[in-house]
Amino acid sequence: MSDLTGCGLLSDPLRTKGTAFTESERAEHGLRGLLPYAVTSLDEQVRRCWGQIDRQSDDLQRYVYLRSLQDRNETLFYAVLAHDVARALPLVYTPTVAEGCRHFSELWQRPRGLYLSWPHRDQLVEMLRNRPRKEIDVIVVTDGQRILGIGDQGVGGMGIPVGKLSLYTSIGGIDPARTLPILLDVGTDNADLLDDPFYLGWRHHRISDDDYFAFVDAFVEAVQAELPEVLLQWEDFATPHAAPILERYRDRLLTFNDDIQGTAAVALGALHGASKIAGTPLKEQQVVMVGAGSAGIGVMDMVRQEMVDEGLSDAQARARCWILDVHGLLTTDRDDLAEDQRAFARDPADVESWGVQGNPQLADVVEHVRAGVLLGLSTAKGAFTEEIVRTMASKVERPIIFPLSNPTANAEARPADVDAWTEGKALVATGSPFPPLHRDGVDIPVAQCNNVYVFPAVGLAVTAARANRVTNAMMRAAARALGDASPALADAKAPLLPAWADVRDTADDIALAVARQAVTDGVAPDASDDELRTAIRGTRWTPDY
Ligand SMILES: O=C([O-])CC(=O)C(=O)O
Ligand SMILES: [Mg+2]
Repeated sequence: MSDLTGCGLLSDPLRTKGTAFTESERAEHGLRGLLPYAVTSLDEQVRRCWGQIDRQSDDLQRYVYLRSLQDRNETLFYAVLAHDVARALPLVYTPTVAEGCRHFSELWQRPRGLYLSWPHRDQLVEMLRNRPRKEIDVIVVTDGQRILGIGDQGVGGMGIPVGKLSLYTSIGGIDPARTLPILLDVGTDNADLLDDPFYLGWRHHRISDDDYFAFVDAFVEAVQAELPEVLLQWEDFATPHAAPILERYRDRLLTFNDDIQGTAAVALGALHGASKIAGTPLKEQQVVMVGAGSAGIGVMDMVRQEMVDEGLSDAQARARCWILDVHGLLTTDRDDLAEDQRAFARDPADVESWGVQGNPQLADVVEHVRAGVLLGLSTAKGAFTEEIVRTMASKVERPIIFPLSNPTANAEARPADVDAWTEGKALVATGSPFPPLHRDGVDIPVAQCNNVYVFPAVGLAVTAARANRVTNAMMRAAARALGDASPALADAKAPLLPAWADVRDTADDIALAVARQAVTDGVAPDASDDELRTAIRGTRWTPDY
């Protein structure tokens, strides 16, 4: 217990127990008279809170309620989440958190985390030193420019680091006192926000790229000086900034980009489970990706690395990868490709025999390539047509089809359609939530490839193993461990990824795999599996008084 007493103790969210303070604690800490007579248990408090959640009029109100509970009593907040993860997750995280970001300034109640604004760029170290608590294991930082699928939210983007860190704690077991959400406020190009009288951010257009990268550099330098061992997670940065930032810092500090690497690891994890069920290892699959943005390339690059891990040469692996953008197949004779796209471009000679005029399109690729895996990160709604899906299903026994684009309305196909067109043979996972499939009178949930399956476990792993880098192999280890946890391996009617209710247990297995890989890669001190298991258990914080 702390040296705080009376109202100070009651209003410290990390230390208060509210009505659960016992008689003797009330006497000892000057709380007598400050609370009603009854002493309640944590369990009773949790049930009371769920009653209050039920009484709210809609999910945004439930989000607001939970956020204010978090600011009032963190132990109780996390006990409430643990009581019903499946119900709580969509309220504190995707999709409701999107509304929380959109209405951030109107809904403002209390500060949390750090707001580092461009006009204060000369005081970055001072601001970091003002952090509420000194010892930090995980920072999640955003600049609010590409929030989920809802674009530039300026300072409202802070909802995302807050939400992600709630999951670092509830799923990954990171002590909430050792987490720090950060918002880099470099302006906003969202006209509605610039006009909003309540807008709480720096009311200014986003700064130039030169100023921006210099600011990010100064921020990283300040973090390295103040918190040299912290895990720094980049979240919801716009595509032109996300990959360059990751490349610039990944070899210099303990860092990763959740949208690029986390999402790719989850897609690869689902692919792992699916390949096992299909009975064809990834290295024997032809993999087609529709979408050549940083997310699509990120997933394909992880697939390529995995094929190499499975024994292929780099060239053999690339020969199994087919990426298409709006213009069709990426080929080396195109002059509109970025460097990371060019690395996957096919030699026109590979497709000459198809006799296609112009760039081959998706229908041509599935016609001429025995594609076992079709992935979509294109936001091209309906791109996986009935004809394309049926062609695939005519060539392989168990086609693996993942329409991963967000939000739901942008998906390349609806799981129910893919299921019907393939007579239930397709192995399906999506990016956004979809209703369950109905098969033989049974409801089968559709696996949703959200990075929440991986980032909390990565945080737990690097904290427990004291890793100093996040390597690509660690992210692939996370994917494999997630794939091994696929419920569909044991039950053909089960989804490809674990249920939300089981995601906390899965995180322990993923964390062990990631920690082991960190040791193998020489980025964490040597430790046996038993030692790593003990460290993971010891790192886990659980909500209890
Ligand atoms: O937050 C989520 O649900 C997934 C994610 O990172 C994003 O869409 O940017
Ligand atoms: Mg994100």
